[in-house]
Amino acid sequence: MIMAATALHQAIGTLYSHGCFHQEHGTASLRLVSNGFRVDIRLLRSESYQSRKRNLVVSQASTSQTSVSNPVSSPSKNATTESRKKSNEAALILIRHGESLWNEKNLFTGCVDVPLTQKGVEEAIAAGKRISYIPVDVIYTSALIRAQMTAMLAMTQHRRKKVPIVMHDESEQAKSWSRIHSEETKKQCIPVVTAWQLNERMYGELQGLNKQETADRYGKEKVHEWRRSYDIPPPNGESLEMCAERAVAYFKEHIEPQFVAGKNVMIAAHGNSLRSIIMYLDKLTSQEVISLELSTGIPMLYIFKEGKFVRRGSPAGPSEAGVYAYTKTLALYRQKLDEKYQ
Ligand SMILES: O=C(O)[C@H](O)COP(=O)(O)O
Repeated sequence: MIMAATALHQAIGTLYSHGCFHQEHGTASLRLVSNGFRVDIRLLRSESYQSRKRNLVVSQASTSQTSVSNPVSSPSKNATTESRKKSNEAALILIRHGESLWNEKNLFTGCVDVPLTQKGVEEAIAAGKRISYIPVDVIYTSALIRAQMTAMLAMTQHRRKKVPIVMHDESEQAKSWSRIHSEETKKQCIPVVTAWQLNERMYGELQGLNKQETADRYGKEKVHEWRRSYDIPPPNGESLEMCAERAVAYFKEHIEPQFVAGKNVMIAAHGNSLRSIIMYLDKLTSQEVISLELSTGIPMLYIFKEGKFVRRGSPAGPSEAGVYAYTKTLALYRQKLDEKYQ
């Protein structure tokens, strides 16, 4: 217990001394391993020390070493299969899209398909820089352009320089007309899968309305309830619970098997579809998810290891290097990229 308390104090001290708070929402999260204990922290700037303690989980750290398949070298098909079999670690990057033109105007957007602002473009590029040393084998985006722009712009910054290619499986013809006829070229591509299930929650009759004017008209509390309660939907729209039903089902059915196969995944999606996925990954309760806020263009990193998702960081600092807690495998990946692309 004394060791756990020491780890706890170190962790809180590190959070404050590194200023690890999301500027916009005053939230922070961190996982530290100290003295054989793993400490998870998620807190709001306004939380008291007592409530901070409640958000802490201290558990025995695993000492096992892991490895992911190495996407830098081009191993033979058998070698790839072999290394994936051995692999028990894979990366998951989550990014909420950069600022959209309706974020800028403070309008409820939901499933309306609005592009990024110039600031959103810059946020996506900055996000790409922060994840430029983290392996990506497959990308999932929503069906909405703001998430797709974010994924593509972020990938322009990746050190590995693979080409993200949007998959067109909507019909046999679309599939066949977008076929790549070179195995060599295929190896230099990253498939981008678009799925409506990852779309923003459908905001019903609030879509296109100004958030401030809606609060003035219906009251701040009512609008907050529509925006942040777990199971109360906005008029003719989806509650977070309804959004989670489709987003998490898609994640479990289509994305989770990728980790089991040792693939590293990036998901570019939306405030509420990602909140529901994080609720699932971090096992948040419907009460806890209410205070989870995601800033635009801030990538979060998880590691899938031994069937579990472990949060490794969410950058609030100026660069990825000081923010993500690299595993040995990720550090090795980074070193190989540096050697190869110096
Ligand atoms: O759809 C929207 O308006 C935003 O992307 C998310 O809005 P919220 O923060 O009000 O849920």
